[in-house]
Amino acid sequence: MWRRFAHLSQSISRTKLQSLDPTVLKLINTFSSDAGNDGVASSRKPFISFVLGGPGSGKGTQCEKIASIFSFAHLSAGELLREEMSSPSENGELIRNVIKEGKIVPSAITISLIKRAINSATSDKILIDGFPRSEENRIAFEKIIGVEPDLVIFFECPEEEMVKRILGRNLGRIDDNMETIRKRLKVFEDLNMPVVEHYSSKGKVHKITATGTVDEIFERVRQVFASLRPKLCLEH
Ligand SMILES: Nc1ncnc2c1ncn2[C@@H]1O[C@H](COP(=O)(O)OP(=O)(O)O)[C@@H](O)[C@H]1O
Ligand SMILES: O=c1ccn([C@@H]2O[C@H](COP(=O)(O)OP(=O)(O)O)[C@@H](O)[C@H]2O)c(=O)[nH]1
Ligand SMILES: [Mg+2]
Repeated sequence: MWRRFAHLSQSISRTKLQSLDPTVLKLINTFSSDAGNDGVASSRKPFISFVLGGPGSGKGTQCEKIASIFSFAHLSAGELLREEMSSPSENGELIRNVIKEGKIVPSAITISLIKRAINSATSDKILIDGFPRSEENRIAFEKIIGVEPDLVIFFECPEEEMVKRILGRNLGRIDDNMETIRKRLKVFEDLNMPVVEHYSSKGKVHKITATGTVDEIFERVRQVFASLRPKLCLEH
């Protein structure tokens, strides 16, 4: 698995590792024992951008535009989980219950879906939309996948605007109702914001004001990706 980044996984402290759940630790051991030989071509060095923001902040909408203009693969963690939930998977019922409650699916499940999606992505520029959702998610991803994101986009949006957008989304999602929305907003503040703060302290976060029209917001996003173009062209 991307040997040149393997050292990163070593930098996770033992204390943090001990806080991971046993299933994640098992997954880490499995991957680290066959690093470089787990189905990810070792010559590939993906450019990874996490796209974070509260529920309804516009992550999915903006990711679609970034993907089409800047040739990124768009991997939505929520979509991957919903597909898994609707397939005859052993984890389907668990995922459904967690999503319905607005909680966070165990890292081992989400990361194995993300890993499979990265492996089959047709671009080596990857947007991971809506993940990591917690510090536990983040630490597990960095340990298992062995990389940190190159970039983090954070959509900042007032709660009342997010609620209005979700209630107008009309996709028939089991979590787009007021009771679950309230829970998701709390989980976002309590568990997801610490991830944004972590990457802010590392200078990786581009905060985007997520109010206004889709096009106005995309213009802010476009500037971030356009400024990366030389780096992306050189390396990818
Ligand atoms: N700038 C915007 N103004 C109004 N509605 C928006 C805007 N951006 C997205 N939406 C709508 O709000 C809803 C939530 O957007 P979505 O991209 O699914 O957000 P997220 O993935 O962060 O939950 C969707 O119905 C989308 O069409
Ligand atoms: O890494 C993830 C991403 C999503 N979810 C679950 O899936 C739901 C929907 O996520 P999605 O990103 O699709 O929602 P959005 O923020 O886009 O409305 C979340 O509330 C969580 O319950 C999760 O557990 N882990
Ligand atoms: Mg979304």
